[in-house]
Amino acid sequence: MSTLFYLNPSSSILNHPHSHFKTPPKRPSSYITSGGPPQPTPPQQLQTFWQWLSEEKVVTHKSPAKPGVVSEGLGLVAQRDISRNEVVLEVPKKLWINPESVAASEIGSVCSGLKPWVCVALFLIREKMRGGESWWWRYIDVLPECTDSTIFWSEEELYEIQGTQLLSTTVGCKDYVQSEFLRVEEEIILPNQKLFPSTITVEDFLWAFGILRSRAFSRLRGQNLVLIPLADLINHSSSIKTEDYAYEIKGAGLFSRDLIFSLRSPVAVKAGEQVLIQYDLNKSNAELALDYGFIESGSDRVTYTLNLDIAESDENFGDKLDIAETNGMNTTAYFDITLDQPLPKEMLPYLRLVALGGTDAFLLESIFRNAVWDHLQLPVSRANEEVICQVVRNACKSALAGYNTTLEEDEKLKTDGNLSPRLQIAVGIRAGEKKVLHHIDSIFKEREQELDELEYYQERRLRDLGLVGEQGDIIFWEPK
Ligand SMILES: C[S@@+](CC[C@H](N)C(=O)[O-])C[C@H]1O[C@@H](n2cnc3c(N)ncnc32)[C@H](O)[C@@H]1O
Repeated sequence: MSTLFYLNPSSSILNHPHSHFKTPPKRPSSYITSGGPPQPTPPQQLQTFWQWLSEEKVVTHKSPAKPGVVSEGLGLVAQRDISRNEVVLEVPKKLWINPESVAASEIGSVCSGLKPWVCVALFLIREKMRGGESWWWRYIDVLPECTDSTIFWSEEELYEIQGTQLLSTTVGCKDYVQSEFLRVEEEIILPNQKLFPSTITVEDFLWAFGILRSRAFSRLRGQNLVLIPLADLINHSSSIKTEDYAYEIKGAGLFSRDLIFSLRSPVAVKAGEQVLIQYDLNKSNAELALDYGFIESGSDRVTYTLNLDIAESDENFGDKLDIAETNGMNTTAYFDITLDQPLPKEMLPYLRLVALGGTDAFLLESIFRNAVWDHLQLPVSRANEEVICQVVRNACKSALAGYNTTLEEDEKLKTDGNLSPRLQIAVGIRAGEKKVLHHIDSIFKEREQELDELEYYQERRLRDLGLVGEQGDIIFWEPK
């Protein structure tokens, strides 16, 4: 039965569903660091950065906010009271780092055709290596060496998220960065040693990837990827519930063709307080942990991604695939399930389709093709519904057995407190996933208990034909 479909700890966060977790981390005998937790930036670098921005006429002593050292590393601190929606800073295009500025740079000619993030990463690494010779050094000097994103965790730290989807995604993400690095190394870096005189390693590439993931604004990713110095010092607040109006790209003025990036404060801020925004309301805790290296405590970010497959070995594979595709899905479907929320709308129909077989297989015949998805919205047969419940519950059970700790142990660690930022993320993520798995299991457990009361396809059909009486009894005709 369990070969019909399965649930595994892979996640769709990076559109990299088959990012395999090849070597499960073992508890290392010694502490292997990957650079350790982020270190604070010395105020001197911050001072030099500010001076550079003044020279470039990006800021003045009247600017409403200024970079400062805060509990999240660096941040933007209000210099005076700032009102809601007030512009906090404006950064002209000459200071942006994006594929366009890379194209206009020394390495532009060898970067055409690269993915936006790969070419910006290469640029950033090269400028970092050029040190004081780079026009960008005062910006690069304030960039952190790492964040608390799981891509920077040591083996020992990753051991704390054993069994989680986040671990699988992290490993997949690092595999992806490595494969992009190997390609760019072979095709661009090694053949152009004059442009890239110093050795660039996969760790450098991972650093640049982490910088872009944590600092590029959500709406300015993919093809629009851009790093905006100064604006990228803005930190996230969970209490700001809107992403609206925080930033925009606009013309620099009536007589200018230039563009500027303009950042507004979504809330009123008192002098001396930090200006904060909401990074992305739609990201799960796993995505926040991977991208930025923090999580939130509310339940709306606590998710688990169910990964359902139509097995190629299924004797009805072709028909099922056709039905899935007709309804905007594929052989594999991902369903993000959020704690205490109902199941995603298309999940039960997809599960019923995947499990369809035996005497129910007639629904796969071509005469039903236009109506089958409607039929799958409701229980098809007791056998079909029972399979779904059993397989999902077994999958939840086996996923729960894959963690090193129990939910109770995680909860105790949380209440005892005093966890390092990375351990806090690890415990929060693994506890969250377990809660969602228990939540899914309880939904299907309840369903299992209702199997005798549910109405199935055949009964609905008879009722529609007027062949079921008020009490559910089947009406027979006696031929006259
Ligand atoms: C866009 S940068 C903001 C500037 C950053 N604090 C710095 O020191 O350069 C995003 C990074 O800031 C940190 N950060 C932002 N908001 C945070 C929060 N609410 N809690 C913890 N860390 C936060 C994380 O390290 C994240 O990856």
